Amino acid sequence: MTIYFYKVWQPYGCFSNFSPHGIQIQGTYWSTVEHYYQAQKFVGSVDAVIIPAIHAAPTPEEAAALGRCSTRQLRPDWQVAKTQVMREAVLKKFLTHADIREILLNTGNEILVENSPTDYFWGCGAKITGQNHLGKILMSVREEIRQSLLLSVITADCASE
Ligand SMILES: Nc1nc(O)c(N)c(N[C@@H]2O[C@H](COP(=O)(O)O)[C@@H](O)[C@H]2O)n1
Repeated sequence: MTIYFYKVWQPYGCFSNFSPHGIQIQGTYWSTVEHYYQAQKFVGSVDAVIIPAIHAAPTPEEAAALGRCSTRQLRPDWQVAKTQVMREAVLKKFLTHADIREILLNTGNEILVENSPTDYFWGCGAKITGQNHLGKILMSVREEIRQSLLLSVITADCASE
């Protein structure tokens, strides 16, 4: 059964980048993955002055609105870099917060889909034909965490023999 998620208050809302789960990356604390992701759009760009405002935005919706302003210049490599930026932040989120890590692991091998009606890159879009990159990242993070947990069990078993 495919698991669809989108808004924070809906089922599996903790999979949304807007969920209130902070992350620390390179010494800086970000209140949500969305804050971090939106700020990374401007690293090294002429509009990097906006980064502190995105960082301080009171809500992820406000961080997203600042990052989506079409008159600002994105970093030149953004289209290439954005998927890796997102994966790093999503992995950090689920490594940091044990409660939502359990929810992610408990989805087993189900397909995860961001059910955004408008986003055909990160989500599936209204026609369900989108690329679902956020869902794919979550499934790959789930697998990475599962493998590292398995490895730590095997290592502990070997150490106790
Ligand atoms: N508008 C909106 N509301 C939400 O609750 C969402 N989860 C999303 N999706 C997220 O928007 C981000 C993409 O932003 P850009 O279009 O690249 O600026 C990404 O985090 C999606 O997961 N959107």
